[in-house]
Amino acid sequence: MSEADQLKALRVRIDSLDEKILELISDRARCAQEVARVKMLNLQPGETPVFYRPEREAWVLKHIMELNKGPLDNEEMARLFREIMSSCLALEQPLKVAYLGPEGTFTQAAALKHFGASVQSKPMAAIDEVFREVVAGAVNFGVVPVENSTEGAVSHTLDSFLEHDIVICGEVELRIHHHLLIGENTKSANISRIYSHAQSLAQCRKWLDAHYPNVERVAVASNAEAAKRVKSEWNSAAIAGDVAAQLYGLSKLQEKIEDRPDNSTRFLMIGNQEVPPTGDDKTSIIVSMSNRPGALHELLVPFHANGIDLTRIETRPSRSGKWTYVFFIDFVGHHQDPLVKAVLEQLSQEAVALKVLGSYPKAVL
Ligand SMILES: C=C(O[C@@H]1C=C(C(=O)O)C=C[C@H]1O)C(=O)O
Repeated sequence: MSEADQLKALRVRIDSLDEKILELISDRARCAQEVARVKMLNLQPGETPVFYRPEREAWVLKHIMELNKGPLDNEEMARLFREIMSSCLALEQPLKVAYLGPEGTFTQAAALKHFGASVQSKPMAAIDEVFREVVAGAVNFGVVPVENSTEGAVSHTLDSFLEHDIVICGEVELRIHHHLLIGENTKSANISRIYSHAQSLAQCRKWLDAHYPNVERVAVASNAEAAKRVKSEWNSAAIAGDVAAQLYGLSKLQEKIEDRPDNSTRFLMIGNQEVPPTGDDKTSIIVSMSNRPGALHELLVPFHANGIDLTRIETRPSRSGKWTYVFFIDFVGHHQDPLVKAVLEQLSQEAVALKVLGSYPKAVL
């Protein structure tokens, strides 16, 4: 058979498979509409329907990854299903999600990775504004960065948890690649300023020291903001990611300039909705202990005694007295698990204050 004939035959097969996929996706979408109808039918008076179910979505993605036999890899396949679910959920209820903007930030990329592209996303100018938007009920969820593998905690986010009553509903991790970007009127030899967010400048510190030791580094509100400035400003460069580069039409002078190749950021989904256990969950709590010898030891003993895996512990000033602290602790398990319940009960006896920020499925994607 000639190449043209072979391609023709294969394309006939692809067309017929696409038609089947189309039919199946439409069937699935109709099922989701039916789910919405059932959820509305069984509402108690005064109750609002819960359309978005993160625990169910996590299960669906994991199930697909378990069944997948290739040639597409698990992540790629889950990404496709992520988008199908996002479209199905939008038929039930289009989710409104606030994120740390402006458009083009890594937080926006994290929001899309977690919820899919069918959400209505709303950029906010500051982390605290994302929290306030969720508390006010103007959006269903918010997305904020919480820690970076190179630079550590995002303290604005931790501090906002002290000020707002909010539930953590999910987490997502994003590999962060930074590029040195310039506009069309800038020549590399003439760069006199480099703009970026302070975290991004810190994540590229060694590279900047080696390549632009004498160029002024200017911290701005976000790396998308840096990209926006550089578009209209001569002889300056921005450090930002792919989305911002595309959005503002900048070219890459150098790709992947982050000091650590595994540079990643973890983001949290915040809302008002408690998430039921999936069997593969994490819990975040805030604890404050009285300032006495052995307090930190007492805080950690119940975790060790019950074999609970701590994934993170962070200290912040408590804001209620000088040199007093609160601990942000993440651990594996759900607050409804009997073992976790026992730990939390033990802790609440030792602690001055204890607040469960939320239990949520471990990041799937
Ligand atoms: C269909 C449902 O509603 C939403 C859509 C889902 C989907 O498309 O699979 C999964 C969970 C919910 O976010 C459901 O609750 O099962």
